[in-house]
Amino acid sequence: MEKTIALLPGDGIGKEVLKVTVDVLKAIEEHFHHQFQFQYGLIGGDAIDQTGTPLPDETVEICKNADAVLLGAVGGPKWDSNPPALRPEKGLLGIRKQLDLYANLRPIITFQSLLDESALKREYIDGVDFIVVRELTGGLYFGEPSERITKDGEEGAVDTLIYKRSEIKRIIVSAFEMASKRRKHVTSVDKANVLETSRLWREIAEEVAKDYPDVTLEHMLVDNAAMQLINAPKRFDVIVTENMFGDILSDEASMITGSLGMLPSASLSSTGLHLYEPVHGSAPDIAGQNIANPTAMILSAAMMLRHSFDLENEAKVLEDAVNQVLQSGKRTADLAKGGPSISTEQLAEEIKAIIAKSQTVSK
Ligand SMILES: NC(=O)c1ccc[n+]([C@@H]2O[C@H](COP(=O)([O-])OP(=O)(O)OC[C@H]3O[C@@H](n4cnc5c(N)ncnc54)[C@H](O)[C@@H]3O)[C@@H](O)[C@H]2O)c1
Ligand SMILES: CC(C)[C@H](C(=O)O)[C@@H](O)C(=O)O
Ligand SMILES: [Mg+2]
Repeated sequence: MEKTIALLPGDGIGKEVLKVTVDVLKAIEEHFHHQFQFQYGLIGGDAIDQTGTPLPDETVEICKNADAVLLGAVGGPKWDSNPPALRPEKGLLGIRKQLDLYANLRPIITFQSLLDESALKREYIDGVDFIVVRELTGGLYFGEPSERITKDGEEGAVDTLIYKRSEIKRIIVSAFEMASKRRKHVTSVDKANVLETSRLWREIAEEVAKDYPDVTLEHMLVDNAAMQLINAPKRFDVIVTENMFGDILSDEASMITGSLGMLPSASLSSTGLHLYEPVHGSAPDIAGQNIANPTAMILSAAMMLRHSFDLENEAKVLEDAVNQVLQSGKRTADLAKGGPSISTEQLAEEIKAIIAKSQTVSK
């Protein structure tokens, strides 16, 4: 199979985890006789430094001409004092908007070999398998105005939480579609006791539910959801929620698996061009040390193989390889609890070695 993959490394550990993920993909390419063309693009702080903007037009073009996009992470203290339009995060929001990546899927699955590494008790998390469907191109992140204002003669600031009916409907439909292929349970998370956008969200969720009689819909307030993720994570199948709630809840949920470095994601659009990115950020505190956990990025690449290229077997081989390394007890520092650890590159080497020994199944 011939595919073009746009690579946007970004900043900090984004560069490190994407680099080793490309090596792993090259191992898949070689072992399964595919041809992957890699096209690099600038985004985030890196792009600001080199071009003066966090999302150069050329990067958007590279993405649009590719079959899928892999993104590392953006941001860092170097750019923290930049004005809003020149923050690295603007590049990330820009690419999400320009490619209309409205559905961000963040699967939370516990690994048997990491049950004791989680912040939660083994019996609470053994068998956790749910997915956060986060709305990614609306809400507070994109609402206007978002600026400094004067209120009652004082300096203030305003952000706007705004959703159109169509934006809510399409993400809720995505969640129901997903649930109908899973355990048929949707938890719609909102703050309907306070927010009008949440009350509209709830109304639309009820309307969409009528088209899916086999799927159970429950509504849950976001504060309760934050608690239930810790108290009873196994109760969830598909969680659907707006942009910011999804951002916060998914970082919280990562601790069920043991580390933020374990969570992959897929950002899907209706155009068929999708972007795959780890849930974590550029982690300036550990950048440049070759100690970041590349699993989230590697598993994001597995999601790409499955969703964008229909390479189910290759995706499984990659996921099994990650599992086998974990089972062997080898851990990056985030999971090693102060014990012996391996580097970002060593983990990728272990995965490559397993891929090389895997069975080739021709499609
Ligand atoms: N998708 C993205 O590009 C993205 C996501 C989140 C944050 N950010 C940006 O990243 C920068 C840092 O943000 P932050 O520190 O709040 O969040 P972060 O996700 O970068 O890091 C949070 C904590 O988790 C650890 N961590 C994260 N990923 C890890 C990995 N793969 N392996 C081991 N440890 C890992 C970090 O060391 C840090 O202690 C900010 O500029 C923020 O805007 C970008
Ligand atoms: C960096 C930031 C804008 C981003 C978000 O909030 O969407 C990040 O936290 C994420 O989860 O991808
Ligand atoms: Mg986040």
